[in-house]
Amino acid sequence: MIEVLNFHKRFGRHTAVSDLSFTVKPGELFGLLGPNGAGKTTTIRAMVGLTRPTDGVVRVGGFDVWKDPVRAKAAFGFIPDRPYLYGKLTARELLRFIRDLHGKGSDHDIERWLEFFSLEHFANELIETFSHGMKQKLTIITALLPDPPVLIVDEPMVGLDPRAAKLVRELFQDYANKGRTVLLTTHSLPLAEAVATRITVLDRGRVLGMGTLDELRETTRTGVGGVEGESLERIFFRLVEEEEAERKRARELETA
Ligand SMILES: Nc1ncnc2c1ncn2[C@@H]1O[C@H](COP(=O)(O)OP(=O)(O)OP(=O)(O)O)[C@@H](O)[C@H]1O
Repeated sequence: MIEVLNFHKRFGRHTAVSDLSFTVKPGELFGLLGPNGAGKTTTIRAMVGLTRPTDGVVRVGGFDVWKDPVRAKAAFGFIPDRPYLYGKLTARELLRFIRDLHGKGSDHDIERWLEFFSLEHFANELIETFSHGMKQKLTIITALLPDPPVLIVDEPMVGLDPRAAKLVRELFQDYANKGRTVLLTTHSLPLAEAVATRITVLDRGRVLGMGTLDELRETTRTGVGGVEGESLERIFFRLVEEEEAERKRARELETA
């Protein structure tokens, strides 16, 4: 379970996220979408204990990430948008280290994951020799090896080849189907449309729309030219373009 309650984040005078609230329950795969600078990574960083909220509460697995960080962090696996790994370890050494740190997972699990991502022949190579995609696969394994109840994922597909991207997409779906909680940000609208059970569209730190795909279709069905049955791409652009038009009108009124 992930709970974000009235989350605000300001950097100096700039508001990155404003009054964001949502809950992701076990079994859900929640997609956090939005244009560049919308506040997605800022929200994720608050969830994983890397950015302190200016206001509001973020709980993961029932634990306040800032008041009870150790228990909160034991409840989730985090896949950041860029892999941060120890280059001087081999893949197998890193995975054994992660296993020992969490006290979860076995040698058998490590070998199974390496094979799943076709990394078994590179397991004794230093990570610094890995390609970006191989590092990304290894990062995904480090998050999944302890089998956490919550998975938090920032832009998972960058650098993955089409086969690996398909594997990862199915992996996240299976994870949620097993009753775990998954939150992911992505710029890939087809990916979000394929896997997310619920979606939030952010722009400039504010929520433009939240709900299932059907609910978003409902809220964006605006009279003539309604979008019934249309793709997430159309819904996304409609929400973002309406917001942009609204801002333009407000600016014109100010200068009138
Ligand atoms: N450490 C920081 N200091 C100052 N401003 C920041 C900082 N981190 C983020 N911001 C600002 O907060 C806003 C939201 O940034 P964020 O990285 O959360 O967006 P995003 O939705 O993840 O974007 P992208 O899709 O480009 O990754 C942006 O205006 C960004 O400039």
